Amino acid sequence: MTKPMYIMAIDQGTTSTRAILFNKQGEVIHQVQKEITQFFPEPGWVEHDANEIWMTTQAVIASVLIEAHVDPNQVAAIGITNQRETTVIWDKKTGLPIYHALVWQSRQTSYIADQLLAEGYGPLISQKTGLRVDAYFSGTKIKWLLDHVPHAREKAEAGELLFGTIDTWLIWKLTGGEVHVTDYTNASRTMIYNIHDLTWDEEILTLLDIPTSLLPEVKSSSEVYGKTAAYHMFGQEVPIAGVAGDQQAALFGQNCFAPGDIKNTYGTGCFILMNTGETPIHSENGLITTIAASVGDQVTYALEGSVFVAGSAIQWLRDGLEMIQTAAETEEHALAVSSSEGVYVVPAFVGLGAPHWDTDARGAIFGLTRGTSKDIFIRATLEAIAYQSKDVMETMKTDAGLPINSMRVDGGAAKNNYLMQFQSDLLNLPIKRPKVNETTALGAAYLAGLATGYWQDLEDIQKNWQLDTEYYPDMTEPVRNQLYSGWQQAVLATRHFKHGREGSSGK
Ligand SMILES: Nc1ncnc2c1ncn2[C@@H]1O[C@H](COP(=O)(O)OP(=O)(O)O)[C@@H](O)[C@H]1O
Ligand SMILES: O=P(O)(O)OC[C@H](O)CO
Repeated sequence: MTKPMYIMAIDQGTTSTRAILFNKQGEVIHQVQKEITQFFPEPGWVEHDANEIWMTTQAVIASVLIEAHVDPNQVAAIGITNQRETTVIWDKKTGLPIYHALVWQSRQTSYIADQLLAEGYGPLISQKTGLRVDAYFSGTKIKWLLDHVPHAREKAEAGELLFGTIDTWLIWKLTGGEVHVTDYTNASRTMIYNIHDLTWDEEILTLLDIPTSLLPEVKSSSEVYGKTAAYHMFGQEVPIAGVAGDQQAALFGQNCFAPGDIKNTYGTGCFILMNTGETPIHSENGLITTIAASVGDQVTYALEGSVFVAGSAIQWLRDGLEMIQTAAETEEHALAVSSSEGVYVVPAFVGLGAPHWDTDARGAIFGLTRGTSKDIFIRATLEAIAYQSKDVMETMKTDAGLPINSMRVDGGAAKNNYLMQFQSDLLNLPIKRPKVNETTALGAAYLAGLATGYWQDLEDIQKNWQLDTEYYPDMTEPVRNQLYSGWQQAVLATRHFKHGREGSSGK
C-alpha cells in the first residue's frame, strides 16, 4: 500500500517555532511547537538568537515526523512562513550569525529612522517601498548591525556576510548553505525593496550604507527554491517550495484571493490585510502597502494595518493584573454584564500602531465609576481589541475604495465568541471564522503544494476552506455610533496625555 503524502509547514513566529503536517484536505495531521528565548538587553530592545531559531526548527521537524509516524519521504514539499522584518546577518564561511537577530518589535534603531525623516526622505522611501520610515522594518536594523558589530562593515564590504529575514536564514541553513533567497512578501517588509520595480532599491541602499553583496535573491512565493540537504531531513532531499511572511501567508491560507478580500489575525497584535489586486494602493491615512503572496508571475498587493496590542492585553489581565486564570474565561466575564457602562480601556502599552502611529502614547482607562466591576473591566479590554480593528477598517474602507462584504478571522483571540460578535456589530459586517485556525501555516503549505503539484490550482485549495462560525451584525446604527464616538474620544485623550514622555522614544 502506498503511504499518504503530506506538506510540511514551518511557522517561525515571534514567540515559537512550529512544524505542522497537512494533508490534501488542508487538515492538520500533527504539529509540534517549541518556544524561543526573548532577549531584552536594554529597554525597548528585543532580540532573538538566530542559532536557537535554527535549532528549534531542526527539533520541531524531527519531532513532528517521529510523533506522527511519518517517513521523510512522505513529505512532498516544505513551506516556510515567518515573523517578518526580523533581521539576521551571518558569516558566509562559518555560517554563524555575527550578532543576535534584531526583532521587528525592537526600537534600538529608531534614531536611524528619525534621522531619515529629519533629512526629508520620508515621502521618497514611502513611495518606493510602500512603508512608513520606522524602526519596525529591516532596513535600519541592517545598518545598525553593520555600524555596531566590530569589523562587520569591512567584512560586508569584502562580501563575507549575508543578510536575511528569518525565511532566508532557514532556507540557507536547510539547504546546507547553498541557497540565499527570499520572497516578494518578505522583501516588501525590509524598507530597502522597491515594490513597484521589484528590485532592491539602490538609492535607499546608499542612504543606509548597505552593500548589495549582503542581499538575497528575491523570488515568487511559490516555486522550488532548493532542496533540503539530505543530512537535515534524515536522508531525504525535500523541495522547499513555498515562502511567505506570516501575515501574507494567513491572507493566502484564508483564500483571500480577490481584490477586497480581507482577513484579521487576532494574536499578540492584530494584523488586518486586504488584497488590493495587481495595483498597489498608497494610503494617505496610516496604512502600509505590501506585497501579498501569490502564485505565478503576477505580483498581488495588499493594504495592511497593524494593531500592536490585542491578545497581549488579555495576557496583561491574566499575568499582570491577575484578574483571570485563562484567556478563554474572558468570554464568560464579558457576557456576565449587559454593557461595559461607558468604560473604555486604551491598551497603548507600546504606543499605538495603525492608523495612529503614535510611539509616545501609553495606555489609559476612562469612564470608571464606583460600580465598575471586574466583569466590566474585562469586557472593556476585549472591546478595545475590536475598536482598534475598527480604526484600521475605517481607514481601509476610505483608502482602498473597494467593497468589503465580510471579514475572515483567525488567531488565538478569534476563538472568543463575545469578541467576534462585538466586532461584527461594530463593523456592521459579517465575520467568518474557519474550522482550521492554523491559517498562517496552511498558507505556506498551500504555496509549497501548488509549486510541486500536490494541489493543482487555487480552486483545488478553495474547496478546503470550511466555515466554523459566522457572526452577523446585530446592533442599531445609533448605538454603534455612540459606542464608537466614545472610543474615539478615549483615543484622543490618551494621545493628549504624554506627561513626561514627549520625545522619550527619541522621536
Ligand atoms: N479565548 C480567548 N479570548 C481572548 N484572547 C485570547 C483567547 N485565547 C487566546 N487569546 C489571546 O491570543 C493570543 C494568542 O494567540 P496566537 O494566535 O497564538 O498569537 P501569536 O501567534 O501572536 O503568539 C494571546 O495573546 C492570548 O491572550
Ligand atoms: O510572529 P507573529 O505572529 O507575532 O507576527 C509578527 C509579524 O510578522 C510582525 O510583522
